[in-house]
Order: sequence, then C-alpha cells, then structure tokens
Amino acid sequence: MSDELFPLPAAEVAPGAVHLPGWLDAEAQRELLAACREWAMPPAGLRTVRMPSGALMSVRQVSLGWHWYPYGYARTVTDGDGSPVKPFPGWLGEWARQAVRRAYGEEPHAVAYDIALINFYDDEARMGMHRDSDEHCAAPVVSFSLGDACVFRFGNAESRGRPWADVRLRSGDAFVFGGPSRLAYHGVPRTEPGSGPPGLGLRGRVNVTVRALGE
Ligand SMILES: O=C(O)CCC(=O)C(=O)O
Ligand SMILES: [Fe+2]
Repeated sequence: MSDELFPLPAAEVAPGAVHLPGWLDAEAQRELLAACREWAMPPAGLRTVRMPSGALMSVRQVSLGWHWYPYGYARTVTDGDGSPVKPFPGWLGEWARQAVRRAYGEEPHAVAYDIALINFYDDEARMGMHRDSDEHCAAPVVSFSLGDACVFRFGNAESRGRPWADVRLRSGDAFVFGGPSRLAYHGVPRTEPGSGPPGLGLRGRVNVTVRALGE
C-alpha cells in the first residue's frame, strides 16, 4: 500500500542497485508479515546475534534455508538453539525473481534463491555498514521492507565511507542490488518509529533479504 497519491517511480541508486517503491501491495505486505511472525517462533526462531567482537547486533534475526552466523552459513542454528534452519519457501524466491525482472528488465540468469534473512528492528535498532559477502554467488540480493520506514544507506564496493546515497525505504518497498553493486557496503543508520502503515499492525520494522548461496 502506498500513501502517495502517485506511486514513486523505480530508481537506480547506483549501477545495479534499484529501488522499487511500493512493490508489495497491502495484501502482500500482510502475507509476508504473517509469515515472518511464524518464522520468528522457536525452534530456530528469532535470536540476537553476537558478533566475533562480543558485541550484540541491535536487530533480532531469523534465517530460512541456510542459517547465517558471523560469518558463514550452516544448516542448523549453530550460534543459537542448534535446531535445523526452517525451509526457504519457493514463493519467496518467486517474489524475488519478479523484483529482479522489474529492476533489470530481465532476469540475468534463472536464480535459485535459497536463503532469506529476516531482521526485526525495534525503535533503537540499527545496522552498521557492511557487505553481504558470505554467499558464493553473484545473484542479486532482493530486500523487502515492512512497517516503519528507515534510512537505507547504500554506499560503494571499495570502502564503508562515501560516496553513498541515503534512500528512504518504506513498507512495501523492494530494493535489488546486483552486478557492480552486489558487494557494495550498506546499512541502516536509523528507522522512523511510528511511520509504518496503520493497517499493517506492526510496531517497528521488518526487512527480508533474499539471497542465493551458490556453489
Ligand atoms: O534492513 C535492511 O534494510 C538491510 C538489511 C541488511 O543489509 C542485511 O540483512 O544484510
Ligand atoms: Fe546487508
């Protein structure tokens, strides 16, 4: 659902990085949120991630298909309750491929998406600048946002520093990054508490990134 009178057009933020505002309609957002709430339940549910430094990430996270830990992927929640990771649903891969087709005009190759990372942001949660580099595959990453809007900082592949673009991601937006932007640094410096669509029934923000692990 968009609260714009006219939906914003798709925008290429950097080469290979495309913002698709309002990509999921209100029903699709509700459907994805309901699924996220199921996935967040134990076993292999929502957890707080401890980085090798000992610091805790402020987002809480759950994985599908392959379990992400800092820094790799496993079939069980090695840094949590040890349970097998929940399966990656085929429909979510299809949603991701549709967004890739819209972003690039065509699908670069038939990507077998097999991972989703779901991040739950409370009002204080943030994500520092990082690269999604634990996959062994050049397939674009596809992100879907639900609930509160955020500032999504999309930088460059060389360093955490400038240049970057600050993009406002809102509930229902998709963001595709592949090609020369696949390994660009990105992060979420802040969310906008209370800015989500009233009808969705979510406090905070949820982001789902769909990825392919590759060989
Ligand atoms: O929350 C977001 O929009 C970005 C999430 C992200 O970068 C990640 O999960 O690696
Ligand atoms: Fe990321």
